[in-house]
Amino acid sequence: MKLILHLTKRLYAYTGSRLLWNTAGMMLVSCLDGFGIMLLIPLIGMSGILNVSTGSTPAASVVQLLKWIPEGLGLPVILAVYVVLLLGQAVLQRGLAIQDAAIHTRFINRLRLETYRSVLEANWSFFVKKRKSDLIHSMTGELGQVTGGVQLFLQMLNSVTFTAIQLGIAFWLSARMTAFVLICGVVLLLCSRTFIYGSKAAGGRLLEMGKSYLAGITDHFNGMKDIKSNSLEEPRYEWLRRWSDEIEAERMKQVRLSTKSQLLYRGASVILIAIFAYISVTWFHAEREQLLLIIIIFSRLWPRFTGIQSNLESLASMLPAFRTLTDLQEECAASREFRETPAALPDSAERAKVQIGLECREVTYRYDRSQPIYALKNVNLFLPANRMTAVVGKSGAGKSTLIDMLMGLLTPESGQVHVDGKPLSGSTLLSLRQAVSYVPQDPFLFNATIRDNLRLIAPEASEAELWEALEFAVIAELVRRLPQGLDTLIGDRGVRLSGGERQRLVLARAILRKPAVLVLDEATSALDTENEVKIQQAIEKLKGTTTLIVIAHRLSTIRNADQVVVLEQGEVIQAGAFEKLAAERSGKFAQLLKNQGMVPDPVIDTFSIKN
Ligand SMILES: Nc1ncnc2c1ncn2[C@@H]1O[C@H](COP(=O)(O)OP(=O)(O)OP(=O)(O)O)[C@@H](O)[C@H]1O
Repeated sequence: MKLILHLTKRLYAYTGSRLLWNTAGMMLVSCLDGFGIMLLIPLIGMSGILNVSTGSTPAASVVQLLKWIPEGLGLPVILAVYVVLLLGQAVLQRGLAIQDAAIHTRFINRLRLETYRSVLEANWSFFVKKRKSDLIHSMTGELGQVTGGVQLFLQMLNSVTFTAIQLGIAFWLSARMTAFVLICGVVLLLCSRTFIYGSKAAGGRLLEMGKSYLAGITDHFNGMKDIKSNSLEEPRYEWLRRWSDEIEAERMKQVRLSTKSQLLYRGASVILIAIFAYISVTWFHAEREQLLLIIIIFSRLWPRFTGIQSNLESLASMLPAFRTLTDLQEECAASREFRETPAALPDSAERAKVQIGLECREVTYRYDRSQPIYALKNVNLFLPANRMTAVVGKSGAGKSTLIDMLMGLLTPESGQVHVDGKPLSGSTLLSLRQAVSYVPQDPFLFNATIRDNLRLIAPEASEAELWEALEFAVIAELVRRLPQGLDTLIGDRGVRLSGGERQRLVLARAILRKPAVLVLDEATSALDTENEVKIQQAIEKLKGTTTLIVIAHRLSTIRNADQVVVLEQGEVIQAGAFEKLAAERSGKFAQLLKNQGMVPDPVIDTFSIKN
């Protein structure tokens, strides 16, 4: 019930007076419908089926109105009024259907945009913890369910309004008979609570199954190469078969529940109508014409009653999706990145210049604070501005975590990151983000043209600047050779390009921004030696104007770094110039060099690189 109230509040907040106007319109439609039914009284009277002109019943008073109509014109006048009423009702209903669609679409769009904005504004730690497929499911499956739910809700609102007005008319005709029927209706509705709770629980289970399906199938398609090359087709197929069996069982359970409730509801309705007719005649000594009208009204209302009841069940099964979406919004709000500047995304901030450097002071971080496993531990480090710092270490040593920390994507558990002596938070963080370009190992490209992908980061970039960036990343020649050049579509996530080509394109995109800080996370790992050397030479030229932070496994690529930082199990175990660290023979760096075939030079008693 709380959730339905919450849904109503949101609906009102998003669509405002439209919702009220719609309800008022529905009241009018119901009144017109009621008047249409009332007109049946004089019609029945005229046909002579019943004598309705005597007594002091409400029905008889309607017949009295006929006396005002000139002799002989009664039937045409009544029929004309009837036609006008029903036509008016049809026109109004069309308008209401359009309004309903407008309310519904506006609500879903607002909910979609609000959810997306709150997700965009969440910090990186939120994404580290969340399953990507769950977020996709929220933005697709759950939103879809809420869409259906809101449609049902509006239908139900209309049914409730219609029912209330018709009940009012029935009350006017006979309060006692209507009260009796109403009590029966309420008793039925209370009995159906078990079914409503059952539907809600079933909705929750189906939602979880939908999430697991999306997560599984996304994994399968992402890992199709592994599946094919390792002959894993059968186990994967088996997973989907098991999932299909489970969903079938769950779905059948849900259908059995809802059809059982409908069966019981309909059965009870029929019995109640029979009892009602019997009691009306024998106990209440109902006037025949009133009984006839009330039976007409209720025979039309019962389908609405059952409709409301089944709508409630369907709405209950959609509520878990609405709850998940509102929970997601709350979770995102709790993990909001820029609290000081509500609704401000980084692109509104001024760019940081980074003139002194970046610094970690006693930085410690754990991904899971309930475990004593440190991704970074007491890291003290200074990265001078406009110099190249290389971060090395074994896999899992904490290199990517350190970079995420320096870019302000992660917040230290203790300690602080500073930019030019200022703590990295609030406006400093916003302006640093503007100044950083990040090139990951597995770069992200949109399914768009090369030009669109480049302009994503620098929408104002001129044609000449685009080509300059492509030249820098040693990919201009390849783009020139493509029949459509910059307008070539590069496919989903850039799959029409090789790994190395994608890396170079993303590097060009990063350069286009003219960043103050360029972060390269294994950014040239997929390149051949020739292209890697060319890119190294280009990056070399950025020294003096750009702060470069490079993660590299291939140590030959960081020979020209001004500073090398060696990480092990989250701790900085060595830091200094390449040659100096190479000369510390018992040090970790020397060992890493040795592992890569970079051997000591006995003549000058230091390490030299043979390859
Ligand atoms: N999202 C995460 N959740 C939990 N633990 C994580 C997460 N990401 C990294 N870790 C853990 O933190 C530690 C440091 O990981 P990090 O990715 O920084 O290492 P790395 O040196 O960059 O490794 P690689 O060279 O393999 O990329 C590892 O022990 C890793 O298991």
